[in-house]
Amino acid sequence: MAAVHTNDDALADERALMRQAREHLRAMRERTLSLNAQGGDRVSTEYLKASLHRRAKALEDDPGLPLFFGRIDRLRNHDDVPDDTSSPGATTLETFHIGRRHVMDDAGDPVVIDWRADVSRAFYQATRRDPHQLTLRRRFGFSAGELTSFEDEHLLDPAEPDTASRILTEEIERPRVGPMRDIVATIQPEQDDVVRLPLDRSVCVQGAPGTGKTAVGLHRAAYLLHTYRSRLARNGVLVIGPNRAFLHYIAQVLPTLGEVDVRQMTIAELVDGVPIRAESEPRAAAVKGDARMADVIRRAVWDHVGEPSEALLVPRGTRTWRVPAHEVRDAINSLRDRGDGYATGRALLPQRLAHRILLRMEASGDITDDRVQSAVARSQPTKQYVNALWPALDPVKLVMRLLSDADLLARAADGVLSPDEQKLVLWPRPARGPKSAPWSHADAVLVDEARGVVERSSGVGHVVLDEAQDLSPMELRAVGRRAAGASVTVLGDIAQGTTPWATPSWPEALSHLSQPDTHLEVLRKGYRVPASVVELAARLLPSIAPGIEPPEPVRSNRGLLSVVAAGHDDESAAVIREVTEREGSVGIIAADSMVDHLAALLDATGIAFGRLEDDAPLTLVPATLAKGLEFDHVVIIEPARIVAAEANGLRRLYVVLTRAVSSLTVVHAEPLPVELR
Ligand SMILES: Nc1ncnc2c1ncn2[C@@H]1O[C@H](COP(=O)(O)OP(=O)(O)OP(=O)(O)O)[C@@H](O)[C@H]1O
Repeated sequence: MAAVHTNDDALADERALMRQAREHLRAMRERTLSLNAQGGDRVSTEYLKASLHRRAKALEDDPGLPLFFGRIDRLRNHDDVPDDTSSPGATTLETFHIGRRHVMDDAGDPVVIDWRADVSRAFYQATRRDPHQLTLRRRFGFSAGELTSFEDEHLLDPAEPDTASRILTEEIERPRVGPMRDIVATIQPEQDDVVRLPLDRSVCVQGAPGTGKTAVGLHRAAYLLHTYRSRLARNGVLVIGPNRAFLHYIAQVLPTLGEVDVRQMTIAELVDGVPIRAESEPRAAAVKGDARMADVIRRAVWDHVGEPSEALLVPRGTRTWRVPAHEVRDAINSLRDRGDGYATGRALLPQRLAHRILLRMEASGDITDDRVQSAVARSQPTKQYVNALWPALDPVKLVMRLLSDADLLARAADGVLSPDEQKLVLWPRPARGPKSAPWSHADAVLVDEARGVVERSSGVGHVVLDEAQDLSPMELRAVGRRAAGASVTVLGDIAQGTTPWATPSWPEALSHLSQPDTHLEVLRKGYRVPASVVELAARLLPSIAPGIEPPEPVRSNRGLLSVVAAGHDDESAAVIREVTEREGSVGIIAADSMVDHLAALLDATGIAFGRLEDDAPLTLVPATLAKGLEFDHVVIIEPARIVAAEANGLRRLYVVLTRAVSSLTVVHAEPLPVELR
């Protein structure tokens, strides 16, 4: 371990610098608040006010967090600096303190460098083999926002032993209480490589549980917003997570990094075009989520464009102009092939037809211009003709009809879905109207698809998609439409796919996202799960995801693992009570169907607990909501029930087993699943 210094003059100097930095940050904020938002008009004044408010918010100091967590001293070669008057070949040192945000003094000189700046990269990437010209990397230990220690590495000193960072080890082993926190002080080189990829690079990160995928995705969002602020100003970054409890858990990370403007959504919120009133039965949901449904929807939409059998006739003055049916067909085909969407094609058709009339007018010697073409396009005969041939379409009503009407569905799905699959897709009874229809989430995804065929959806600058392995092909398409022309960060673990439609491979998922050029990165080092728990969970891997490796634990202790056979509730309660006395957060995880029973048991035995989003020290968690979360101590009640509850129950158990940071206690009365015995 590198030596950790706690009490010397150097630490006093660094503390003094921290105090100064806090003063400078306060001054920066005051300057921002004193600015008078005066735009040219009311709208721009409001816009300016909002942006000043945002900036002031980003400059708020959190006394619980240190303003810098690291320092680098770097050789500066004077030959590289133009106008440098120092002697040729001379080198001096330059020092940078690295923190969550940029802080500058009154003269505008940097006091703290933002971790996302280029200069900071060396802090994360330098090694003895590739020291990035660093003579020193200093990591600070801190408590409640105050520096308590530091640890130095002299990367150019061959005599210094290459030892592990104790500050990093302590950070990884620090108890987890409450929501997720940022890892900005200890991002590891393999993680930093992903975080700092340029905006135009899409990346897919496969990583075993606890390898830092979520943390990397959030830091990447913050990095991109900082580095490409103006390019992302309009469309921003969207983070998509599996459920609200998960989003609540990660919500604190971006604000601590100074980023307050990132949208965070579940996939259900992304496709919120219809009121959800029902849940599709899993087999139906699987068909509705299948990529073939995209063909069915596309056909159903484009089926509305009729076959022109009569010519368009437009009377003007004494003459009637005519576009023959075969020319109309050509115009329609060329608009369809443009790929702009049904509504755009429909909007353009009148102009295309009018243009053909214009050509005829010119050929017969008339003097024409654009206004004549527009008048023909807007004329009643043209409008009526186009309306009949290419009608306006409401995506909600279209999907409602498709799910209600067997004949309509059969037309669109012929040769694509089998008759049995078509039966699964249809609602039990035809819907009367869009408001009362029995919409499920899977149906909402179809409406979103139809909307995408009718009108191109507006995009996002970058999408971070977490737990991506669980999305159906149709859900992936919905995300892909938002990311069209932009880049994505896809995060997931094939072994943790629990939905019936979980993705079997990343190349396949990426093809549905329409991001085939995305490159795949694998994160291997596990920062959460201790070795003893990894060894137990890894026994499931040959059955649930052959070829996928477990995480390589970096935690120095092996953690505590106990398997307790508890015949009845009193014994389970006693185990839970014992675990709650340990330091850190506790999660009791059980099959969803057991949660009410356990809540009653905890109430009856006087053990205080909370539900997800309560941020209580002891949380009762249904197995299906455990994904992405972590607790210092996890108690799993009756794993066999978790396995039995769903088709991918063993994968669910793998997710649940890998939530533990320090200890895992498995309590069972029924026999353990064979894989764990
Ligand atoms: N470089 C790091 N330094 C310190 N802690 C880290 C680092 N990387 C990850 N961690 C911590 O490890 C834990 C797991 O991280 P995270 O939840 O991002 O992993 P994950 O790969 O998304 O896991 P899962 O697949 O189980 O959801 C978190 O507590 C995170 O803060």
